[in-house]
Amino acid sequence: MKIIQVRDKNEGGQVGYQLVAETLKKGTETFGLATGSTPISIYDALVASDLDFSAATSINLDEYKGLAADHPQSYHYFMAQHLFNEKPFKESFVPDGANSDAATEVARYEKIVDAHPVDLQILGLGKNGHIGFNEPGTPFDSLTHEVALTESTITANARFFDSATAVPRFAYSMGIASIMKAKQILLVAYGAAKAEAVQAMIEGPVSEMLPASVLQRHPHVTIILDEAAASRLTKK
Ligand SMILES: N[C@@H]1[C@@H](O)[C@H](O)[C@@H](COP(=O)(O)O)O[C@@H]1O
Repeated sequence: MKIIQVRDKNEGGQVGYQLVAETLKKGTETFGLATGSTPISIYDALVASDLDFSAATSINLDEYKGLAADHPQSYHYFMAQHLFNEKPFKESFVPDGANSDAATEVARYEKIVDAHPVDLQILGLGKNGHIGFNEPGTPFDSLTHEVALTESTITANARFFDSATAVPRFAYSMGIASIMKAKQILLVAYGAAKAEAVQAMIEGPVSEMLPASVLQRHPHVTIILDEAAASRLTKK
């Protein structure tokens, strides 16, 4: 794991942007993309750049079940607002939250994941160590699946909704095995609220109870942290 400590989100956005730019120049075809507040500064830097993604493919990690693509809190909508409207890709895939039939949706999406091996996967980190919507306890060999969100994640994400009761209880997420297939992974975390999960991810045992700890087993991971997120690391 290569750890890069940055001053703030802006510097993190620049570092993330550089990595995306380098891999795009090397001929990267498929980017795995994440939502949440953390990757926004990377997307802002991409939007401000002259990079051209019209020959690249994007695959998003997850989507709330029950939210259609035009719902303002859906991850489809988020991606359009923060990246795709300005930087269209050749093709972009996000799980279909409007499909209430989990069996067909997870099978459809896993086929897409399988057909488009990810070159660079961007990840945020949940306070409980989740990646995508893979909550603690998710098997490391999981593929795309339906997730029952934990109270911790519902509470953390309630800030984007009118109230916690408006947060969907279920989501579709790429699995941990799907994420680990990426050739390269960039995980980003900011703020003291992530410090405990960051410490466990990097220094703790590899455990399904802390999904991001699986990244210790991946050969090509870069982690961008600000000072607060790195504050509990014992080896600096
Ligand atoms: N499904 C997303 C994750 O992909 C994201 O990493 C996490 C952290 O979000 P934030 O970056 O806003 O802290 O939130 C959500 O649960």
